[in-house]
Amino acid sequence: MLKTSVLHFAHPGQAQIAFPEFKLDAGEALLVLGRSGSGKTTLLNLLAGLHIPLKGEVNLDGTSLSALSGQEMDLFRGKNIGIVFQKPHLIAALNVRENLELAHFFSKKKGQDIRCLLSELGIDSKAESAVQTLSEGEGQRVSIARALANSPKLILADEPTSSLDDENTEKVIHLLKTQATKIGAALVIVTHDQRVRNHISNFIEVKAHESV
Ligand SMILES: Nc1ncnc2c1ncn2[C@@H]1O[C@H](COP(=O)(O)OP(=O)(O)OP(=O)(O)O)[C@@H](O)[C@H]1O
Repeated sequence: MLKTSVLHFAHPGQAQIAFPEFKLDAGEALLVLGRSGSGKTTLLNLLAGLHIPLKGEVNLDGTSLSALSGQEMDLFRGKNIGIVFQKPHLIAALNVRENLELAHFFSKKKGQDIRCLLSELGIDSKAESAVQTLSEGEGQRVSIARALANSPKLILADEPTSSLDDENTEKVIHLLKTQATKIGAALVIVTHDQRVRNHISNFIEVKAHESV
């Protein structure tokens, strides 16, 4: 489903970072570990097609991201990649259901049934709630629902549990894993969180010193 060769990238004025190659099947999960500043978020941005590698290639379900134009990449991302951020970036003017409907609208594809998805994530009672009224754990589950709304082939999560208590961390990891299996997506999670490491054994480590 997801395959990368060794990827190289450099931020302006910074040394090049080299990322190890890896391969993930549908439903498989991978942790990206590494010190602060080693390049974990940079790798997620490369996998999301938000950065273009200097060398190397990201291939998602047979499509090489570097072969797509900027506009094609935006469309491809909307259809095939779901991103969960550290803090839920929800639109405050819209309620929970409307935030998820917007994800469908942008992907231009018929996605998962929103009511069913909210129910699976245990937040169906919050469908009409204003997003500001959600607890942190609920907000993170809504942001996962939004990332999954289009049944993406790749789910990317950047420190999704860093602000959650143990109970919500368990729930969020369980949800990400079961949903990835259900929709046949590859799942990549950047984390420092030992609690997440206890649930997913497959990992790669990003090292700033691999700079070339
Ligand atoms: N837009 C940018 N311009 C210049 N340098 C950047 C930019 N974004 C990131 N960097 C640098 O690139 C390196 C990798 O950053 P990145 O955010 O990928 O690290 P990280 O491993 O995700 O860190 P953290 O765990 O602290 O979130 C860091 O040295 C950072 O300062």
